Amino acid sequence: MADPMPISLPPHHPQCLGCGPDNPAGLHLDVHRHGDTVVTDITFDPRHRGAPGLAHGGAISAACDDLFGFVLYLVEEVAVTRTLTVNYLAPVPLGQPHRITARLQHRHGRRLHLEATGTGPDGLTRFTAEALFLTVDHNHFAPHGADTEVQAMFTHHQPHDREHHN
Ligand SMILES: CCCCC/C=C\C/C=C\C/C=C\C/C=C\CCCC(=O)SCCNC(=O)CCNC(=O)[C@H](O)C(C)(C)COP(=O)(O)OP(=O)(O)OC[C@H]1O[C@@H](n2cnc3c(N)ncnc32)[C@H](O)[C@@H]1OP(=O)(O)O
Repeated sequence: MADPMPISLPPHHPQCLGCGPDNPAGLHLDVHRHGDTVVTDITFDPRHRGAPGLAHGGAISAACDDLFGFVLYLVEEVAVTRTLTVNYLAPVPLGQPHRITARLQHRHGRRLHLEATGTGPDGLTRFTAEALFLTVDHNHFAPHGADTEVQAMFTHHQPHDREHHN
């Protein structure tokens, strides 16, 4: 069967550490939906260095966490990370694109069980991740003054308007 047409997904907000285009310290993830998965291609660079020549585990973890945040566009509910586990299977070299693919594995009430895989251009899967996100309502963000901003992520998200062919 042919791959589903990728659909570009909007950043969570301009300053998001994972995907915000205006965050100078951000990873600047560019994320697409492919059917029931979300996908990003990330090339870690010297800003993300852990051991010499290799990506820092925290940078890899941040990329996975933020990509899981894009699965929420498919679920159409707001949720936050309760647990995140990264399995570092092999060192991730800087300067090589790695494709991270994430999806909802299953849902049980408020519990969203998510899974991701990170694979290099040589086809080697160098890390996987699993997360438990718990759904929350917008009031979760109210004490921090961000409830309307989070609500806007829902309101303005119209993935079919952003469909393109690549
Ligand atoms: C249209 C789409 C729009 C998309 C919007 C996208 C994103 C919006 C969200 C985020 C904001 C925007 C930008 C960033 C986006 C993405 C970045 C990635 C996401 C993050 O980076 S986000 C930051 C880090 N994150 C936190 O800042 C959370 C801090 N934390 C808390 O705020 C609380 O901890 C909370 C609210 C999570 C839960 O608190 P709570 O009181 O509501 O819930 P409680 O503890 O009662 O658990 C409820 C039920 O889950 C069961 N349960 C709990 N733990 C379990 C475990 N480990 N295993 C199995 N079951 C478990 C319990 O047993 C119970 O089960 P039961 O209901 O059956 O009793």
